Amino acid sequence: MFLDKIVAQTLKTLEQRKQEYPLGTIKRLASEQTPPRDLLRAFEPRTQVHLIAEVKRASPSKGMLAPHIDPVALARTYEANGAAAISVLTEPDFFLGSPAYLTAIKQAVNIPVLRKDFIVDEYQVHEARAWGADAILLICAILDDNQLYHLLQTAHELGMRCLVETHSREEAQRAVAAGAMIIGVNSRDLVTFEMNPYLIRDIRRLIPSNRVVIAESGIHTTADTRRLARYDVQAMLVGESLVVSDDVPAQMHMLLSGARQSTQVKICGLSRPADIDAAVEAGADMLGFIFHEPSHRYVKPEQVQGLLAASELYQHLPKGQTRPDLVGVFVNKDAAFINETAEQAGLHFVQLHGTETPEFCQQIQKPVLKALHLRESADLVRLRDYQDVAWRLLLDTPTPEWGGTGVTHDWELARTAAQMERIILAGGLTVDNVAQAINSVQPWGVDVSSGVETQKQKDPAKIRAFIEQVRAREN
Ligand SMILES: O=C(O)c1ccccc1N[C@@H]1O[C@H](COP(=O)(O)O)[C@@H](O)[C@H]1O
Repeated sequence: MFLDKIVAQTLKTLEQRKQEYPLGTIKRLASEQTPPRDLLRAFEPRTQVHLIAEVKRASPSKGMLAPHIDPVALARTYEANGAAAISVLTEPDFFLGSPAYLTAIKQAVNIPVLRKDFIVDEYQVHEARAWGADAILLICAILDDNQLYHLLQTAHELGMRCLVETHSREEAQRAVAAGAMIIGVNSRDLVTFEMNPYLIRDIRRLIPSNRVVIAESGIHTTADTRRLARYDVQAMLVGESLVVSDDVPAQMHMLLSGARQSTQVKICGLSRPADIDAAVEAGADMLGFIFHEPSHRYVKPEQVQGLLAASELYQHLPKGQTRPDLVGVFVNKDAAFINETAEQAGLHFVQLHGTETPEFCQQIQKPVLKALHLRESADLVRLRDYQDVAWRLLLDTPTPEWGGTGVTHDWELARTAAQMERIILAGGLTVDNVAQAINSVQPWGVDVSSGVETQKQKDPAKIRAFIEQVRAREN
């Protein structure tokens, strides 16, 4: 197995270095370094996705990536274009990394520099500090609980932060229990090298909100980074897509703006496989299903998986695309029913569209999208009530039917709300007004149902045109 091989090789070369530079010498060199830069502070504000840009020449999964890069010039480019921190591979045999790169980069930039390597021994922690590292990577998969705890403590005693990398729910729980403040979720399986872009969505909720979450691997496009913004990660660690790029600043700009500036799109009220196909093909971020019986868009919870199974494109995604998240819409239902339905239908988010209280939201096991029906500025205080219990707030036009009416929201009011919270704007959006709505309100996302229908059925051409309108203003 790859990991066993690399750890064995690491231990072999480590023995040679220990002979050459005894621990005492390394500790003295470490003590002569200037104090470490704080990696944790690099991820502020925490509501924004930051970038850890990696200097990597090769990798076991991809082979040679950029063997001839100038590590220092690349690191300077990263810093100049908004990287929050730089990750430097120091592993020589499998990644063509070098301690010399780390030391030179540390001197060339003013942001935190992380040693990325296979650290299994306390000696390597001191060595990282002696080379100038501000932070180190610790990989859960190659450490038992004692080692993880001990290496974290050693790093902290030297003033360094640790990025603790996980690949499963169990590893994420171990990282949390060990006290890791910066937890990475690597979508690449270190045994098979296969990618699981959905791992971050599964693991995110296990990590308390006082910790920082970093998404790692396979981040190439604005759609990738828009997806990470949905899971509230504080940073993405990107190597390959930067080092192979012909235009590194443009690639960085694209990834950062995808995470920070692009608009999330939810297509709601889907009830036929062909409609799901249209939404997936057009690049919707979220698909909504209505569990409110009076609506003509109502679907039974047990129908959802069948609809998805019958959607050709949801099952066989167009190349490079990931599956949209699934949202269930409920109006004043029991918490037990909502939680059961969320499991049965495989939902990722729960939208509460009635008069559910903040306390009620806390009984819901999936992240909650709380719809608010604001009438006037005095109602804006209600946003604060849900701030800590809802994943996002959705503004829909107040009507007796609760939602899905096609009646346009008061954009002036919505604009003020959007300055207070990350909101999703709904209510009467159409192909013709969505660009104007986004310009005027600046919402985090938009949600549409009636506006992409013809005679009360979803219209694939309108779905496509709606999403095109949203994306066109981002380019
Ligand atoms: O769409 C419905 O039938 C519905 C029923 C009950 C609550 C919410 C509903 N839909 C939500 O309404 C907005 C879309 O509004 P519009 O049709 O685009 O004006 C969206 O949040 C849906 O989730």
